[in-house]
Amino acid sequence: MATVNLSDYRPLKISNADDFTIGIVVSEWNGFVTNNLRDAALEILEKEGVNSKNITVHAVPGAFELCFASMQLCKSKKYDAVIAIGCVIRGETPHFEFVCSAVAQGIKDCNILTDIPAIFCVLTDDKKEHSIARSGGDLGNKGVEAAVTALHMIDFKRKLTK
Ligand SMILES: Nc1c(NC[C@H](O)[C@H](O)[C@H](O)CO)[nH]c(=O)[nH]c1=O
Ligand SMILES: CC(=O)[C@@H](O)COP(=O)(O)O
Repeated sequence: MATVNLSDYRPLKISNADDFTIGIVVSEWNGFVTNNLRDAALEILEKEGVNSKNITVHAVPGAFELCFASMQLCKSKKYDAVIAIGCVIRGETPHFEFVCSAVAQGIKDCNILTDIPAIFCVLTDDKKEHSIARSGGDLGNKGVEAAVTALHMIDFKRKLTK
C-alpha cells in the first residue's frame, strides 16, 4: 500500500511563469480519472502564475493517441512544455502492457527527439481504485505532480539558455 501523498505541493514561486506556454493533451478513456488529473494540473499552473490564455487543452480518444498528439504539440514549437494526461487500467489481456509501454516510450521520444519537455502524467494501474486514489483521492493527485514538473522543466531550460 503506497503511503506517500503524491501531491505534497508547496508553492514554487517561479518568478516569470506568466509568459510560460503549456499544451495539455488529455485522453478521454477513463475520463472520470483523466478529467480530475487535468483540473488539478490547471489549478496548480494558474496558482503558480501561468496565464490561462497561454494554456491549451487538447483531447484525444485514448492513452495510445497521446503519443501522436504530444509529439505534434512538441514539434509545433508553440509550447514551452507539454503535459500528457491519461489513465490505463488493466483488463483481461496483455493489451494493458502494450498500451502502457507504447505511451511511456512515445512521451519519452517527445523529450528525446524534440527540445520540448513532455511530462508523463499517465496512470498505469491494475485496479480502478488505484487510479481514483491518485487522481484526487487518498493519495493525492498526479496532475499536481505533472504541473509542478512542467514548471520546473521550463525553468531548467530557460536557465540553460540564459
Ligand atoms: N484500455 C485503455 C485504453 N485503450 C485504448 C488505447 O489507448 C487506444 O485508444 C486504442 O488502442 C486505439 O489506438 N486507453 C486508455 O487510455 N486507457 C485504458 O484503460
Ligand atoms: C488496457 C486496455 O486497453 C484494456 O481496456 C483492455 O482490456 P482487455 O485486456 O480486457 O481487452
